[in-house]
Amino acid sequence: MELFWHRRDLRAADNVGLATAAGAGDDDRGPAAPVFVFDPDVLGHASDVRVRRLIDGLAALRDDYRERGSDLLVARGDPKEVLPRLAAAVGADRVVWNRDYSGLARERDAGVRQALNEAGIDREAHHDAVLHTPDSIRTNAGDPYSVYTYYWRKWTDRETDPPAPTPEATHLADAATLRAAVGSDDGGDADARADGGVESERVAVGDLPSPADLGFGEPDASIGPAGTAAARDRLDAFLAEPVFDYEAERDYPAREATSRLSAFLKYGEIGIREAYEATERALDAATERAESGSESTDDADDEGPVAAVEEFQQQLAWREFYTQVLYHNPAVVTENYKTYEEGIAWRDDPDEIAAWKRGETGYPIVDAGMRQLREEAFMHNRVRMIVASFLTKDLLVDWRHGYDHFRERLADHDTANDNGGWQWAASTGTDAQPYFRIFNPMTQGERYDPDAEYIKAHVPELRGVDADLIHEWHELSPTQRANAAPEYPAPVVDHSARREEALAMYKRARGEDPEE
Ligand SMILES: Cc1cc2nc3c(=O)[nH]c(=O)nc-3n(C[C@H](O)[C@H](O)[C@H](O)COP(=O)(O)OP(=O)(O)OC[C@H]3O[C@@H](n4cnc5c(N)ncnc54)[C@H](O)[C@@H]3O)c2cc1C
Repeated sequence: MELFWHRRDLRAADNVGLATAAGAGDDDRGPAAPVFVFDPDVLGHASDVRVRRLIDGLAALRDDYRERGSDLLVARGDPKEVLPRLAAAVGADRVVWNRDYSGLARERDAGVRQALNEAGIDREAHHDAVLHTPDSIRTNAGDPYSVYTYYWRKWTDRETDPPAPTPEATHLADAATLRAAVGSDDGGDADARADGGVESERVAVGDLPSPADLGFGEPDASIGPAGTAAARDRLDAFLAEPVFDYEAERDYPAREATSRLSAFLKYGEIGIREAYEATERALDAATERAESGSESTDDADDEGPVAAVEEFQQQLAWREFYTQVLYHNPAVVTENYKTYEEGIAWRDDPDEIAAWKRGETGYPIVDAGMRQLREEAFMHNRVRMIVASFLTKDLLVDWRHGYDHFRERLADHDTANDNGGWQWAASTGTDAQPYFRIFNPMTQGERYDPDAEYIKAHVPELRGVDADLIHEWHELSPTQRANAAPEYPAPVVDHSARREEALAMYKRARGEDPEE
């Protein structure tokens, strides 16, 4: 028997560690007993949204196991203490997991390795979360990449592994064995008192705690479906058609032209090899379309669908790029990636931060994004960039405030991607745009939401207002605003003035004279 410890890989399919523990291709291994541990340290960094999303993902995983005659062990406590005892209780001689590349996770895993060593239990960690491991793509000089474009070229040229096989039912510990091992013969919640001595830790077979049991509330946001089946449905639907227009459409938030796979990828409900293989099939289909399109139109350059699928693959590569940035620079969670000689003198006005969080800045596209976040625990990528630029370069607020807010509210919060996105927007990260480039929230709104459909969907006060007026909101007189939408606020700041202040702030941070 082997214990497989699920963390950010809530799936049975295309799971490298699980497939290995269950004995794929090796008759001397398996069966695997799957476990998830609610770790108080990890919960200390969680939020209502993410706890709900996690529990939903675990419920789907548990149901997948039940369909295979197995079940999910659910424990609570410090993994260093829980895992050795649980391994003994189920008679496992090895504990297997997939690597998590963040600094905190690596510290935790080092502790677990030591505890298992001391208990004389074997352990094994696999690469699973990314197609290409953080160490495998380096510059010719052997350094990690800090510029995405070069990283992508190497990333896309590399061979990829096929999806890992889904374990057969016979390679998983059966539910009755699990119940007997942890002293629960009714399949329900149980304080395990098994011989292995999991006494003080609560271990259940398949029974999941509620958010309240873990000290969290139900989120206000409506969170989408969870689990592998839902992830596959979403991926299939996206690759069947929308992906071929992805490049042209992805920046328009009202068009819902992106995959919305981020939370599934964050919780590992779909394997990256499986997802990538599906994009390769879409690439073949796109090539066929391009060829037949150019035959019928005499347009030999009709590569739109191919470029669109590649553009989508590039986003999957961004995810891996930021994973390797975090892996090689764990301090970026709290520190700027890029050094500013003098430090940045952020402004951090509490009232302006509060207006941004509430979606009441008087900049319609910013407010729509912040309200989408509150309602759906999600925000469109283009709008994430706009609201992040607005916070850091219009309100002159430290990106860490924005990161913390996103961390609390996003269902797809991923330390590497969230941090990468914020530091990119704040010009403190990798690939930082030159510090003098600042998003203009009005022109962004006009360009990417010309009919204000997205804005009106999230800002009810503006529903009856003409799109032209919405995009000119900052230029309207108080009377015009009062006539058009009396409930909607005036701009909290003047973008042009703040743009100048931002330029000066960054110049000072670089040790330059703002007057020059
Ligand atoms: C300030 C800021 C914060 C962000 N925080 C997060 C976060 O916490 N979690 C998160 O997954 N993404 C984050 N992103 C990246 C991006 O906005 C989301 O991944 C994307 O909007 C999710 O929607 P989708 O699944 O429809 O994306 P699609 O466009 O369909 O892309 C497919 C997948 O590629 C990955 N991806 C796409 N864009 C990026 C990117 N710029 N960086 C890294 N990976 C990317 C995601 O896994 C995504 O699901 C952030 C971006 C910014 C600017």
